[in-house]
Amino acid sequence: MMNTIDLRGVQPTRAAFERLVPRPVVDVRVAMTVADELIHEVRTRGAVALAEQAEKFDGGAPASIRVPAADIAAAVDALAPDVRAALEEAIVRVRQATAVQVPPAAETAIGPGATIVQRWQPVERAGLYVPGGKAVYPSSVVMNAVPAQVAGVSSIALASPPQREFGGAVHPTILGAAGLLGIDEVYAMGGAGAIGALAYGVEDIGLDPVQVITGPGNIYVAAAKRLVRGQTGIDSEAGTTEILVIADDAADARYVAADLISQAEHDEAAASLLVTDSPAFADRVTAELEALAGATKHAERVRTALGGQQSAIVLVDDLAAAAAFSNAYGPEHLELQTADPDAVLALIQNAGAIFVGPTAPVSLGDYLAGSNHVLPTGGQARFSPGLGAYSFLRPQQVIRYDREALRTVADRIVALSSAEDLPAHGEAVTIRFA
Ligand SMILES: NC(=O)c1ccc[n+]([C@@H]2O[C@H](COP(=O)([O-])OP(=O)(O)OC[C@H]3O[C@@H](n4cnc5c(N)ncnc54)[C@H](O)[C@@H]3O)[C@@H](O)[C@H]2O)c1
Ligand SMILES: N[C@H](CO)Cc1c[nH]c[nH+]1
Ligand SMILES: [Zn+2]
Repeated sequence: MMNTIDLRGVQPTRAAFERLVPRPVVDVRVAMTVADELIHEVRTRGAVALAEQAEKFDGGAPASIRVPAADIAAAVDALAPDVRAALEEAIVRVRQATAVQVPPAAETAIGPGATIVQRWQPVERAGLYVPGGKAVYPSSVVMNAVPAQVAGVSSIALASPPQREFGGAVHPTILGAAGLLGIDEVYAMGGAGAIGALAYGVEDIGLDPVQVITGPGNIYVAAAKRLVRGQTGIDSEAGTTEILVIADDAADARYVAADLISQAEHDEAAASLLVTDSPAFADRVTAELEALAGATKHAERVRTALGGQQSAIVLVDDLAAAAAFSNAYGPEHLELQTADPDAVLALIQNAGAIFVGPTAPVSLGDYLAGSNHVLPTGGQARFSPGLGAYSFLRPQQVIRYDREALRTVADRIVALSSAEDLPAHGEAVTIRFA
């Protein structure tokens, strides 16, 4: 079912693996052309364009793009008790693990009368994207909103695609999750158009632009986030799901197969990779995949994702080579299912989130571990973190020098300002002592 890449005997250098690493089928740059046009339509024609896009992509426009407050309250009341309890538990756990992401202000005494304070300032207004195309993601409401609230963002707008089966309204469980978190500004809009609307605002529905847009989505959402970056901040481009499992002969092939399938379930373009030093284990996983894949609800989507170019079983010489491959790939999710996972963990540099051992599957992190499931894809884990309170915070330095402290560095400032041929800079200091 999955294609095999045999890297045994290949020198485990980053360059060698980067040449051989399969990347997701559709490049985000290809989707940028489409996304650019959709954003342009929303900027120029506002709500009319959003309604047209809803008809075209979501199968129906909402009665009102801004969701009435009463609908959010009703959705909270209508939540199934088990779903409500699970959302509440997720909120508590994510809040707990997110609290450590807000550093206290820190003061550095540079010398007598001279201090620099570093403080962490939240953005005023954030836009949260909650996907809702092939699946709906109430869990992503929690993963977006909790970090924004922990960071201290005072104004939050949430966007999620209109749902055909609910007459173009936002999915009720998404509304219920938003209501549980006290979010009352929700818009029924999806894809690139929604990202454009959050970034630039839409006057005719009273949507003010936001300073940061976060949240996962498909390739068009990721492309749109790349396009509006600069107008707004973004978290990472948390696009089409990826899972990479490093496993050896000691792992349970059934668990590994189930985990590869679980993430393939998101999207035909999802990437599921197994990297192993054991061809015999790879064969066992293949057999389990055959046994399990057909029995899942979204079997066709799963088969397409697993059989796609972006998914593979990668054979390597040893676990050090497996870690080197994974570092070159920079997966969104990395699972370590080996006899000594901590030894492999010590070799890992690049991953959105790392799941250690046989009882920490990615699905745990998707919903309830307490960690955040909005994670970088497309190799961005090599330089971007997952979503967290810090995604809504900016470090700011606050500078205080008294007169004597300024006097001690005045000559140095003059020297540097002369060296840069910017003498007015020096004079702005010396004028204070004339
Ligand atoms: N990386 C992460 O943290 C993370 C987390 C959860 C989900 N995901 C991923 O998010 C994605 C969710 O995708 P989804 O489709 O279910 O929901 P989505 O909300 O991301 O996408 C649906 C929207 O895409 C747009 N769209 C659909 N077809 C289009 C086309 N042909 N041209 C232009 N725009 C189009 C429409 O506007 C539609 O409303 C999946 O790929 C999943 O793997 C990633
Ligand atoms: N695995 C997704 C991140 O790529 C998150 C998610 C939400 N619901 C289920 N899974
Ligand atoms: Zn998932």
